[in-house]
Amino acid sequence: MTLTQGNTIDFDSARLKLSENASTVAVLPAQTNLISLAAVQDKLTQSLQTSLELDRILELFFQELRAYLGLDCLDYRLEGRNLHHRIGQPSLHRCSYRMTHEGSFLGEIQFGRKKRFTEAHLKTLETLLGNLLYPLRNALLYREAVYCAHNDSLTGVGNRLAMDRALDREVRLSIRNRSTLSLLVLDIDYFKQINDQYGHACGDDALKAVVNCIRNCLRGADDIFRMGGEEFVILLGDTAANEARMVAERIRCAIEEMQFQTDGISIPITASLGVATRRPDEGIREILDRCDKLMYCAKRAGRNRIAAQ
Ligand SMILES: Nc1nc2c(ncn2[C@@H]2O[C@H](COP(=O)(O)OP(=O)(O)OP(=O)(O)O)[C@@H](O)[C@H]2O)c(=O)[nH]1
Repeated sequence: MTLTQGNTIDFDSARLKLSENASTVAVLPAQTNLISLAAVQDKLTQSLQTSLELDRILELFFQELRAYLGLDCLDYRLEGRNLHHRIGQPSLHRCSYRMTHEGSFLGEIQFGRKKRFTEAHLKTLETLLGNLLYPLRNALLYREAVYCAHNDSLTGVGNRLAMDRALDREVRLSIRNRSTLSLLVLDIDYFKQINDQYGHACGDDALKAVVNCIRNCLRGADDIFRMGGEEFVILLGDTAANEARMVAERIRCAIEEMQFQTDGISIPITASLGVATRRPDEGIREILDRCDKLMYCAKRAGRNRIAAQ
């Protein structure tokens, strides 16, 4: 029979709260080696200071606990942030903890091992979880800070900084591997009218809808960035000119056919796109400028179209 015990650790009150159906924690048995537990805690304190990366923190924590408690698996989840890390193989006996700190939920962590957990094991585990608290919280804050630094808060796509970095990387890759690299610059047509007629909030929703629409037209590896306002850049790695034109046309059609509604009113949305494929002598700025100019060509030619070169 699989044993799963669920506990809640409220780090704020520095005590353990066991959920209703969990058994109470036993006092540490006399034979438990307190010195080695303290040594493990010291080691954890030192090693967990060495990184701010969540996966590294969990890996380091697991390595210590595996050696000390014979664990086979650590499974960490944070719903809502779409985080899930599993280290090791799932095991028959499991215990899990929901961790909170200062009112913030820090995720659920589950441990597995072949042998059942004794009360002494659980007590030790819970003591060691105390060492994970601040490194885990810092890793989550760091992750959030990195995300905010690179993503547009409205649409969730990469921002300008992320775009510059990705373009730099892709141009280098394209030179090194002699692969083709294509770029799309997309600008929504007459976007100001949507804002003016239906309000800024509706404009925001339209931007999100357009991003979803673009996403549905792309492969997972392709990147979308918001340059600012209602202008987006789409990076198509390893993509030749004719394929890039096809992708651009697919996106243009999908946006035109998108059923965007506000308060039951259907609002037609179209976009103009520039399509450029990197030439051998072109750096990041050159290809981006050329693609931007092509997008303006599409605007001047009547909008809701693509211009490629
Ligand atoms: N709702 C909303 N509007 C934005 C945002 N960023 C920029 N805008 C608006 O986007 C509009 C852009 O207008 P214009 O540059 O005149 O372009 P346009 O109306 O799309 O016209 P063309 O590009 O020439 O087809 C402006 O009204 C900006 O205020 C945003 O984050 N949310």
